[in-house]
Amino acid sequence: MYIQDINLSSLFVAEPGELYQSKINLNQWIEVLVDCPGSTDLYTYKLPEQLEIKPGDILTVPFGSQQVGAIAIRFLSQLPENLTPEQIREVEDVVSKSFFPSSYWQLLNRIAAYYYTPLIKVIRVALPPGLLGRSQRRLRLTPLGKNQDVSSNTAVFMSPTAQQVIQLLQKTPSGDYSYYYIQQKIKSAYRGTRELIRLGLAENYLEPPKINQPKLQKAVTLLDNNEEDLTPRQKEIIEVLKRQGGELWQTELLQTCSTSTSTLKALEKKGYVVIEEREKLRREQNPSVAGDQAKSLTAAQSQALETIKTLNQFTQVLLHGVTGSGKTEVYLQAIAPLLNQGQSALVLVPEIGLTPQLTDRFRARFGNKVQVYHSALADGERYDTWRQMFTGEPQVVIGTRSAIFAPLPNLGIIILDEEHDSSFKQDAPIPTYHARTVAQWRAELENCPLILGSATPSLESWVSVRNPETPPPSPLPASDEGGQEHIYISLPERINSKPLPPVEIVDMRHELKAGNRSIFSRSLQTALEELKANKQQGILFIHRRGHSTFVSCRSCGYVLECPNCDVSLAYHHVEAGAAELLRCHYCNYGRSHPPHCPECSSPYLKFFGSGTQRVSQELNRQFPHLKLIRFDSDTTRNKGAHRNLITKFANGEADLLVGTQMLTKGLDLPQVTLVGVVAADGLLHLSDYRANERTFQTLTQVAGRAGRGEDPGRVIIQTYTPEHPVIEAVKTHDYQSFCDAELAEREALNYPPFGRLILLRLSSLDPIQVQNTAQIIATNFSEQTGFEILGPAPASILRVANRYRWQILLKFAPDALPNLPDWGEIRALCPASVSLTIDVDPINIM
Ligand SMILES: Nc1ncnc2c1ncn2[C@@H]1O[C@H](COP(=O)(O)OP(=O)(O)OP(=O)(O)O)[C@@H](O)[C@H]1O
Ligand SMILES: [Zn+2]
Ligand SMILES: [Zn+2]
Repeated sequence: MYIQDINLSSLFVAEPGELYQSKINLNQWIEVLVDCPGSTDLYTYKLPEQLEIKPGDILTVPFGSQQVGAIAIRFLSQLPENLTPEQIREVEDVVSKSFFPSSYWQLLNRIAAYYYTPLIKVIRVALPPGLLGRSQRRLRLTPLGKNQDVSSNTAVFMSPTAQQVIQLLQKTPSGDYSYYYIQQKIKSAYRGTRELIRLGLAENYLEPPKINQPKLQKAVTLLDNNEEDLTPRQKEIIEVLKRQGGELWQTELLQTCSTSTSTLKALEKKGYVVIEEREKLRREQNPSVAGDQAKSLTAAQSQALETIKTLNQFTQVLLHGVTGSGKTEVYLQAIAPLLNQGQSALVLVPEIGLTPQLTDRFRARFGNKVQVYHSALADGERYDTWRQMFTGEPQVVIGTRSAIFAPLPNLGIIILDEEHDSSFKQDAPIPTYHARTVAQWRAELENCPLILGSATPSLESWVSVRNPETPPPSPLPASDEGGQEHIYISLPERINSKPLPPVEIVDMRHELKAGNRSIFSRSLQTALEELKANKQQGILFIHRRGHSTFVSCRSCGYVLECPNCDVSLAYHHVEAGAAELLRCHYCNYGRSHPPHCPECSSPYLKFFGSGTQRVSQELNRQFPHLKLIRFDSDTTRNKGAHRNLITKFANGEADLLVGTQMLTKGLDLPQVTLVGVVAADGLLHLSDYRANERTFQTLTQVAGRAGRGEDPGRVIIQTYTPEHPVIEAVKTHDYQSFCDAELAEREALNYPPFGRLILLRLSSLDPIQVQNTAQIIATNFSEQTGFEILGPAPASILRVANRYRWQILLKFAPDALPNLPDWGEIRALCPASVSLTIDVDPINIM
C-alpha cells in the first residue's frame, strides 16, 4: 500500500480488493461519484451486508427521490463529521462489477495521490465527457427468462410481483425496460426485480447516457433465398448487396441503386433482406490510405526491433534516433506481432498537428485497427472511440496526452513519440499530470514495455538510462523487484546513411553592419532565390504567430496593452483589405487598430517584433514569385486544417511553409531541402530553467526536417548570439555535449532531473489578497525542512484575464522521498477568493 506513506489530507484510497478483504468490518461506508449532471461531489452511502462492493464498481444508489448510477470510489471507516449514521442511505445494488480493471483503478489512484488531486478530478480526465452524464439503469430478460412460462399455475415459485414484472418484460420483443418504466407500471416492482435476478431470469445493466446515445442507422442485410419471384429491379438490388458482401447501410444502398425505401421494404416482405437499426460508430472520418508493407530494416533498426521484441514485461526503453532515422518503422514493426497475439498498443504523440501524417502511416499498415483519440474529437466521436477500445479487440490507439487513459484491457506496449515534447504535460486544470510519468506507471502496472522515442530526449529520460539508479517519479519507494530495467537504444544515422543537414549560423549583427536591414540575411535570401530554380521546397520557422509582437507610439512611446492582462497587444493583419486587429495572446481580447495614439493622438504608430504574418508579408514583398502556406494556430483553427495545409504543401502547391512550433514536429517531407530559422533568440531568452533544453530541442527538430529525401538539405539559423553554447551544439548536431553541459548546471542548482519541483500557483481578482496569501503560505513553509522555497513572487505576467497571479516554487533535494507539506493545511490558508493550484513537476514556471 503506497498511499499511507505520504501525507494525504484529502484522500484515503483503498486498493481494490485488498483493503476490503482485510478490513471488511472497518469499512461500513463507501463514497460514490453520483451519475448526475453537474455533480462533482462525493456522497457517502452505507455498505449493505449482503453486497460485495469494490472501488471501481458501478452501483445504483438512492439519490433524492430517484435511483441513479454511481461509481464506487473509496471506503470510509469513519463517517465525515457532519453526518450521522441515521442520515446515510444504503447502496442499492451493484450494476457492473469492476467496470475499471484493478490496474486501471490503481493508476487513477496513483495519479490522484502524486498530483494531489481529488480522485474525481482524475476520473473526469480519464473518462470521455458524457460517460458520467445521466445514464439509465435497465432490466432485461436472460434467455432463460425469455423462455420462462409464467402462466399462474407453472410459476408458483415466483412471487406475484415477480410474475408481473416478467410478464411485462416478455411483452416486448427485446425483453428489456428501464427501471423507471417498470416502477411506473408495477407497484413495489423493486422486490420483484430482485427476485428475478436471483432466479437468473433477468439482469441489470446500465444503458449508456442519453446525450451520447450511440448513433443508430438502418442497415440492409441479405438473407439466403432462392431468387424466384424477383422483378429485374429487385434482382439488381440483390446483386449490388452481394457484391458488397451482403450488407450495406440503407442510405448507401438507396444511393447506389437509385431506388426507394418502398422497394427495399417489398424485398424485406418477400424475405430476401432484413432492414434493422444498427449502431454506427462515430469515429473520426479520414480519407482512406493506401496499404503498405513492412520495410526491410536497416541494421540499426533491426537491432532496435530485436531488443524491443524480447521485452515481455515492464521495461523503459529510450529509443534515441536522430531525425529521419526511421523510428516510426521500428514502432510499426514492434506493434505488428502484438496485434497478432491479441494485444493492443498505445501510441502517444504531442499534438494534433502532426497526428495526420503519423496516423496515415499507421493506417496504411494496420487499416481499421487504428483508432485516433484526442480531445479535439467531438464528444460523440470520443465516446464511441472509447467504447470501441473497451471491447478488448486488438487495436492501435494513437492519441495526444489524454489518450494515456485509453481503456485498453490488453495492453502490449506503450510508445511515446517525441517524448521530450512539453505538450505531454498538463499545466491546468488539475491533475497537472505528465503523460510520460503516467505512462511509466501504466506500463509498470500492466507489466508491458514503454518506448520513449526522440531525436532530442528530455534530460529526464536521458539521465534515467545513463544513471538507472535515479528512480522514476513515483510516490512509491523504489521497488526492489527484479526485471525493472532501463534500456538505451540508439539509431545514430539517418536512413541509407543520408547525412544530417549542415547547419549554418548567421550573425545578424554582421548583416546590419553590412547594410542589410531586411529580416532575412543575405545567405537566407540567396537560398530562397534558389528554391524555385531547383524546384525544391523550404520551411521557415518563426517563434511567434501574428504580425508584430507589439505596437508603440513613435512620438510618446506609449505601448498598446491588453486591458485584462499585463501584456502588450499583438498586431494581426491577415491581408490587404482585411481588418487590422490587435489581439491579446493570453486572454484573446481583441480590438481594432487605432489610427492615432490613444495617449498623444500622434498618427505615428510603429510595429515591433515579427510574427508569422509579418514574415509572410515580407516574403511576399521581397520574393513575390514564391508561394507560401502559413501554418500556425491562426490558420489551423478549423477541423482538418492541419491535414489540408500539409497535404497541399506535400503536393507541391507551395514553395514555402511558414510557421511556428507546430511545424517542427515529425514532418517527413522528402522535397524539403531548406530550413530557415528567422530568429533563434526569441527562444533562448525565455526566463526559465528549461529554456536551453527547449531551444536545443526545437532547433534540432526543425533542422531535422531538411534533406530527408534524395537531395541534400541545408539549414540556416539567424541569431544575434551565435556564440551561445546551445547554438553551437545545434550547429554540430552534438546532443551529448549539450547534455553534459546542461546537466552539470542543473545538478549544481538542484534542478530537475536531479531535484524535484512543486509550483504553487495562486490567483485572484484581488491583487492584495493574493499577495498576502502567498506571503502567509510561504511563511508557513519556512518552518518546515527538506525543501527550498523560492518566492513568493509575482508570475512573470502578473495579471492575466484580470486575475493577479503569484507563485511559490518549492525545490526538493534529490535524495530520499521529500517530506511533503500537509496540503490540506496549506489549502486552508487560502481564502475563498484565492485559488490555489499545486503543479507537481511543473514545466512552465513563468
Ligand atoms: N528501413 C527503411 N528503409 C527505407 N526507408 C525507410 C526505412 N525506415 C524508415 N524509412 C523512411 O525514412 C523516413 C524517415 O523515417 P521516420 O519519419 O520514421 O523518422 P523519425 O526517426 O521518426 O524522424 P523524426 O524524429 O525526424 O520524426 C520515412 O519517410 C520512412 O518512410
Ligand atoms: Zn503617443
Ligand atoms: Zn489579455
